[in-house]
Amino acid sequence: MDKKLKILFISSEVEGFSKTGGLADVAKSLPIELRNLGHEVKIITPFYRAINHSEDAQQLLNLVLKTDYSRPDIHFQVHQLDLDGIPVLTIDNAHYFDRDGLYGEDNRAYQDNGERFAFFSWAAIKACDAMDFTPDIIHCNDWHTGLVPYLLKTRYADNSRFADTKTVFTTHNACYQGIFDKSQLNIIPEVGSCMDDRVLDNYSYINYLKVGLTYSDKINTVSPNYASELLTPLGSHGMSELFIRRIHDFEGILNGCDYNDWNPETDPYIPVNFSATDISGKEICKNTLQKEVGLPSSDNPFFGMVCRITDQKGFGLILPMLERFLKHNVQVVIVGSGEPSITGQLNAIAAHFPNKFKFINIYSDKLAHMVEAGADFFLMPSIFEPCGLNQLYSLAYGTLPIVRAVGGLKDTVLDYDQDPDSANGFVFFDPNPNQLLHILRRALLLYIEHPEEMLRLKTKAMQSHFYWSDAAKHYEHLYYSALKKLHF
Ligand SMILES: Nc1ncnc2c1ncn2[C@@H]1O[C@H](COP(=O)(O)OP(=O)(O)O[C@H]2O[C@H](CO)[C@@H](O)[C@H](O)[C@H]2O)[C@@H](O)[C@H]1O
Repeated sequence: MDKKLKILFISSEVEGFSKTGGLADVAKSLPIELRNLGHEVKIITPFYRAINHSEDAQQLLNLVLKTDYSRPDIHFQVHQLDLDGIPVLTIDNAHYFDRDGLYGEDNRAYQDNGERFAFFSWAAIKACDAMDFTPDIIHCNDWHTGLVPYLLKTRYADNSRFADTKTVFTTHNACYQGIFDKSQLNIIPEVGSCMDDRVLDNYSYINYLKVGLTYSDKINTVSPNYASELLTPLGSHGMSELFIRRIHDFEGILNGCDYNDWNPETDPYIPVNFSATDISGKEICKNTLQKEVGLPSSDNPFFGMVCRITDQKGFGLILPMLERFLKHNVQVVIVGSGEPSITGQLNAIAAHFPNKFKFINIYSDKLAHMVEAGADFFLMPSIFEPCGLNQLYSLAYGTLPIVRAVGGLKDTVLDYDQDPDSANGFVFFDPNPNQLLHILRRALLLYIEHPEEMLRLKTKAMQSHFYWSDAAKHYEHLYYSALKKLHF
């Protein structure tokens, strides 16, 4: 039997403590399942001003990073919080993290994000060392942690604690690369000076995602189909050469659904619980959702959407066809916050269709759960989607996902017309508003003309399962293969 591992899981957000999107969900559920496999896991994340449960934090360490003679030392504290028995170590430095947002405010990124996450990456390694924790694996996530593998192979190369430590880097979204002027690395002077053209953009900008992908022992992304897209010029956000270069160390591992948090039988956010064997409570959830968002009570089909409001999520397809779709007897609700150019247009359309369409510009866990439970259909017409979690949550609640065949959406949703018996939703291909309108009308027609078939499909959707325990076994395998790698 392979040995049990010590794993340090580094993420810029963790569900239950801080969250802007799906990365947080993964950083909670995956460590728990890895621990359930018998591994010793610790999580490291920033201590933001908005971190939940901060009052429970116990201070563990008071540490100092020494930069160079021209700059003052950086002092920081490490606090410990608890996630289901897993230590969550938080890096606390008021200058970098005691701010209103995680990455920015008013939809504008903080100008010093490069410096903030350079500090975080360095502090995470320093904290690990100071705690006397010798990890077999350091698992990094997204650009925020991209410098960790590099620091281990340079500044910490001679530190015996990390001599046998291997790094795994997961790309949750290759569109966000963390590209910064080299000056943002001045706090770690020797790092900035020895970066080469594998990780530089236009000679002077450091690309943190490229750093992580270049210097980690193994790399992966969050679905097999997105992994294959990342190997192509069209689907790789300009990074295909790098992924191709590392093809033997690269794979796609599908995310899971956390059925403790997303379970219609136990969900505390919804008015009535229901299950695949008795779905009747879903109707009450729909009525309550209509009241909550200010739509009239109605049996018309209800289409829901919850997401960060960005181009990625398909608003370039939705906005040109939404008014045409709203001419039908339907109700639509979109919950999310993000880009003002999109939210402004959604507000304008909502003003014209007060009884049919609501745009709720908010981040709300409760509303996200209510939409998953109360809607008949869930919209995810993404332009790209590394994995997607809301389609998995929708399936669990018998809310049929309507998705574009990209990334992980293609791996998890099967189209009704393609194969009615095994289908669990609706899938379209071309990134074209008319294709989206067409598939929405197909869904609408099924709802109106074949209610018994709708019911069968909803029940079928609730039987599709994507377990984090399965994903954790794949990660375990990736960790063991990283440990077998020789130094490079
Ligand atoms: N307004 C709001 N109110 C409440 N909750 C909201 C919300 N807006 C978003 N959420 C929540 O944030 C999460 C979004 O997760 P996704 O995986 O669908 O997308 P995201 O693009 O953030 O994640 C990226 O990382 C994940 C994790 O790997 C990949 O699945 C995904 O494809 C990739 O783009 C869900 O839990 C959702 O309910």
